[in-house]
Amino acid sequence: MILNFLRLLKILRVATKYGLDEIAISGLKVPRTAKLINTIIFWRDISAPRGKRLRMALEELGPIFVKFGQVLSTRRDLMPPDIADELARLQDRVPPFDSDLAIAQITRSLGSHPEQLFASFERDPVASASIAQVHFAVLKNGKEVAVKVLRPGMKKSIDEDVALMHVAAGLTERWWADSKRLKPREVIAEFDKYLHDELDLMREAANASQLRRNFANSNLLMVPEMYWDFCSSSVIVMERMHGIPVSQIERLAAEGVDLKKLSSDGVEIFFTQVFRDGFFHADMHPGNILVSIAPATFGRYIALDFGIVGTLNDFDKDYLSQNFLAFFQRDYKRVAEAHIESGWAPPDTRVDELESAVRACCEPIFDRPLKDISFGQILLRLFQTSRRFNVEVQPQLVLLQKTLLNIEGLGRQLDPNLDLWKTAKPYLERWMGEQIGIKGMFERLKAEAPRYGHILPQLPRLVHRALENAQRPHGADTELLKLLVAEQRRTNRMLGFFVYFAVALGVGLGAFQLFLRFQPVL
Ligand SMILES: Nc1ncnc2c1ncn2[C@@H]1O[C@H](COP(=O)(O)OP(=O)(O)OP(=O)(O)O)[C@@H](O)[C@H]1O
Repeated sequence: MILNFLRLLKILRVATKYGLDEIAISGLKVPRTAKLINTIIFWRDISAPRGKRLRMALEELGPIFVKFGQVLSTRRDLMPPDIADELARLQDRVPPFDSDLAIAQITRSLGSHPEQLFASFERDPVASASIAQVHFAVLKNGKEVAVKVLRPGMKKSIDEDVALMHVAAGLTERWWADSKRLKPREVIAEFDKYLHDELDLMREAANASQLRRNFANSNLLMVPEMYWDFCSSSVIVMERMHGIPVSQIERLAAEGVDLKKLSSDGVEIFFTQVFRDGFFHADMHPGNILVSIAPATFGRYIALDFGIVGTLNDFDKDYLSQNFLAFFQRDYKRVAEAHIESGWAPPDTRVDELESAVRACCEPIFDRPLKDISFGQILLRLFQTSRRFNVEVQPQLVLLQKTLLNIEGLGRQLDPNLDLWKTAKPYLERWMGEQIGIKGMFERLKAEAPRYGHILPQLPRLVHRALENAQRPHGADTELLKLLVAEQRRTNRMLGFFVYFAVALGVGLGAFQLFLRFQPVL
């Protein structure tokens, strides 16, 4: 309790020091005299831009706040660009934790000392971040592995800091009316969930395993295998991957990797994850991507770090493909209609108003060559516009938009002439075709077939019961039900007629045959 209080005091002290109290996200300008008074009374200099001050404050408050800033920087639909840009510069500058602590964590989680578990274990970590660090090791069967170990004591400090963030968000929302637009409580709740997901390494291992299965037959992407016997929620052991970080473009070129192909492969992998699997790696920063130069897998991407993944359902995929296709045909009316039809925008939204708002924000983007158009930017503008029309942007789509920006950035670094639209269009069209065309109907029927097998035998009984119930007059639907009963009676009569007819025909034919057989006798 006292510790919490002291931490809260520290947060307030840092916030005052960097003048966070006067960060006017709504665009409110603080008068110069007020700044001067602030400087004299609190002995602080708040002349630096607001984004920079916010970034420095978060760095001073420690790794959890740094992480918070990094996550906030991806919410460009909420944050003004100057703040988002500055927060995107936040780096995890945490020293590695003591190797003895890592060894103790492994021993506690896996039940044996690394010396017993592995043939060899590298004490010095290969990488260290705010949540976990990675050590290389070799299994007793000779396989090279990477061991990811959760930073000890993380859960407690996260819980404490996030609890304070919840309090701060509640107070901000109550006392600063304008902050409601930024949804501080919602943002903190999302961050809380995100951190707790990252704290469970088993979840990360499961994500990796799913992605590996999805790309098992692909020669575009490799995902490390998880060694489940050595995995727990605070330690995971996976296949060690070898490759060149994708950011080292000159090295890749010197090795003879085709950068143009690499660039379009990246886009293809992303759209396959989105439209085929509805399951995508959502932490695609260059540090998590390697490129293999081993002869057997030359030029293939290697993905690492599966803490954040996004999942999309058919509804999300429809939303994306419809909007992108309409966008590229500059059919803003269709974009507006799609929002209303799908229930994203409230039903009383005026199509023409939404259409003209979308046109106003997107037309400038199209005023440049296709190869320079950013899909991520389009989505972002769309989210910002639709928010004004009370459209709740779903977190998975925000995650997708952020990943799309990463993929585009990466792709254009590798090939400045990358035409994203050319690579993406077939995916969107295939998806739409599968959803709308005859093939789509057939596919869906096929998917539903096992369920029909279960329902069909029960159908006559269900219909009969429904119709019987319907005969008991209750409610306004009785007219329709009467019609159904009449229809069933008519069908019964027809069936009866056919049965009588068939029997009569059978009896008639039998009699005729008898007559033929006994005719000579007669
Ligand atoms: N399977 C692996 N094979 C080879 N190297 C690995 C493997 N897994 C992780 N690494 C190395 O460890 C680094 C950090 O791994 P990872 O990104 O999973 O950790 P993290 O704690 O989530 O880091 P960050 O938050 O900075 O992304 C990678 O950039 C890579 O250098």
